[in-house]
Amino acid sequence: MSLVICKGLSKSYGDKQALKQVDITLNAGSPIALVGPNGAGKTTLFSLLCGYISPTSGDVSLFGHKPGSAALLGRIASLPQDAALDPNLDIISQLSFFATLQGYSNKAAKAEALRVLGLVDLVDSAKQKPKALSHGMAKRVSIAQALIGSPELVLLDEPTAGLDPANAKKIRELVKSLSGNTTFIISSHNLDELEKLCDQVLYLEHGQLRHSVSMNESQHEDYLTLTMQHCDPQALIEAVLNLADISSIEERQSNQFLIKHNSEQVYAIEIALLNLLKDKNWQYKAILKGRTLEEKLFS
Ligand SMILES: Nc1ncnc2c1ncn2[C@@H]1O[C@H](COP(=O)(O)OP(=O)(O)OP(=O)(O)O)[C@@H](O)[C@H]1O
Repeated sequence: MSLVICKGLSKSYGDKQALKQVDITLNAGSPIALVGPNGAGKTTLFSLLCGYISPTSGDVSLFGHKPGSAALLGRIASLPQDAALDPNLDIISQLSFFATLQGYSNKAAKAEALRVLGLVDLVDSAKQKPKALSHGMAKRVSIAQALIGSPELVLLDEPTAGLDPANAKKIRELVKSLSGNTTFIISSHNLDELEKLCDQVLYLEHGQLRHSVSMNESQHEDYLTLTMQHCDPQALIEAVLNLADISSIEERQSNQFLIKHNSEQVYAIEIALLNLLKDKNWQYKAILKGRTLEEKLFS
């Protein structure tokens, strides 16, 4: 059964149409990214999936049930963008309270609270109040809250926004490690991060679903993305065009080149490219099969 099905999903706030006729079918598995510019409708889509708001028209179902229905209790959870912790309660009390709302006994709720704090590496902060936590720690506590009861679907709205690289990495690693049993839908503006984490990317713009991109497709594309340490772009372009089976090469950003080829044997192209770089003593930073997520979404 599909995890999420949206059919003709639209949402208006007064005369502002935030989502327009969105059709999405998502299956359980690797993390799914939701991207789009500010105001594209990402939070509105999350709020509809969680049942916080109702659609103006169209249908949405999760595991075959309407959002907010009792059958979904404990199966889905979300970290809203502006999630706030209660300043008056210590962390373990807050998380235990949320576990009791899911039906845990007091004792089991405390054990579950400690388990999820362990997942975000914050057991030592269990007795602290939110004001003693850094922004990154507070975000990790909110993520822990979303993981209570091991839900099958977790929606994370900008989970790493404003976090330092070390905290952001911890969150990425956690998402990766839990992805076998839980499907995450992650909204973020950080394309590099999503590229590392997600297999499928949904791109919303002006309330419409513009693209649904599978990251795995890259292996079947006729592209290589070459990033150089530094180089003479014109010399590189001329030399690459002289290799066999190259259709085009363009510098898309400083030191980053998109190479299109027409060979069935991508390894042959990669080897020819590496030999060229070795012969010329040109230092490269990375060769990526296919195109970057940014290229897929915006070119
Ligand atoms: N409660 C509301 N009342 C009126 N308009 C709203 C409301 N919530 C959102 N909007 C509008 O709907 C559109 C979509 O907003 P939404 O918050 O879903 O976008 P977003 O993609 O999450 O943006 P961001 O990346 O800035 O978080 C925006 O134009 C926003 O101003």
